[in-house]
Amino acid sequence: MTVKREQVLIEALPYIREFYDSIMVFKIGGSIMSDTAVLEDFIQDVVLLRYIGIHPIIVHGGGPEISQAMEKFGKKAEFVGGLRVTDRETLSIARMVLLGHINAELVNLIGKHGGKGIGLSGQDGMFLKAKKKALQMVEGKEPVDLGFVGDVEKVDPEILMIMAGKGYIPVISPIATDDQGNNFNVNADTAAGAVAIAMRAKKFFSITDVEGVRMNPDDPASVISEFPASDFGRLVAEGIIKGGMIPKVEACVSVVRSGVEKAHIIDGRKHHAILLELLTTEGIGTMISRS
Ligand SMILES: Nc1ncnc2c1ncn2[C@@H]1O[C@H](COP(=O)(O)OP(=O)(O)O)[C@@H](O)[C@H]1O
Ligand SMILES: CC(=O)N[C@@H](CCC(=O)OP(=O)(O)O)C(=O)O
Repeated sequence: MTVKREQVLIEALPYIREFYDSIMVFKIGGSIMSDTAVLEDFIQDVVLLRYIGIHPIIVHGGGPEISQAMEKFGKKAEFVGGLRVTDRETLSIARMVLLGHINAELVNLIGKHGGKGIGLSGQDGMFLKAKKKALQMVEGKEPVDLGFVGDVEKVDPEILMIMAGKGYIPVISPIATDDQGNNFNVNADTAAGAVAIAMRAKKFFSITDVEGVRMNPDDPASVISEFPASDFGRLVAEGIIKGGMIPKVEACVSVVRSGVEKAHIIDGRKHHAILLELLTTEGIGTMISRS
């Protein structure tokens, strides 16, 4: 049976009412950014949400592009526990790629689709403060110094409130700062989670290149549709959640424990994934719940 267009629109009404005037944070992963069609699809969804009265905030990653740029500079990317080992030169490369390229491109696309994007990093108004991350523990090995990788200490919501209140869609690069003007490379999911908490977002989305959290990392059919935050430690210990999925789920766990209603990991390769998740009865991806 085909669903009539008016039926689809009417089905969206209760959701539009529920979400009107609320803040939502969308983290978009570098894993899906190389596909321009996917990116345009995501930006169109976000602009549409703004026009129906939701205040979207985008935090973007760019891991694969940073690694490619490092290679061009003759450097080899290295990750420990899903985080990039970041020396001074790598930090410059990350800033160049994140702020100079990806952020500008996203802001541009928002404009192209009729929205008002505004690019920011943690340096702007020093709104995202971090401190150097402690040594990273690795089982059976010496602890690793990740270099200029930051742990978020504080998010000042003022600048984001002003922008969102005026109808802008903030686009945030995960580069943070400290009081001395040192910069830190922060995992984009971690930064996005901290922003969602500070902004008291209604929802948090991490948009990536898999259908959700898989029970068997190699089997797309094994996606877990929902699990409680308390399962996180076990899923990591059992080796089910690995690599880049660790900071992603960790961010979801911290946002739901800090009062954000729902955290979702969804597949950005699926057409209009956000609209489907938000405005229809079709739940997609993995939802992490508080308990
Ligand atoms: N249990 C799991 N379920 C799904 N993906 C997983 C799991 N454990 C590890 N992964 C990996 O995490 C990746 C997503 O993290 P990442 O590559 O950092 O994406 P992004 O750039 O979108 O942040 C997936 O492509 C997959 O390879
Ligand atoms: C400390 C750390 O690992 N920072 C990340 C920041 C970008 C990011 O998180 O990008 P994705 O969302 O595409 O993974 C990095 O350098 O890759």
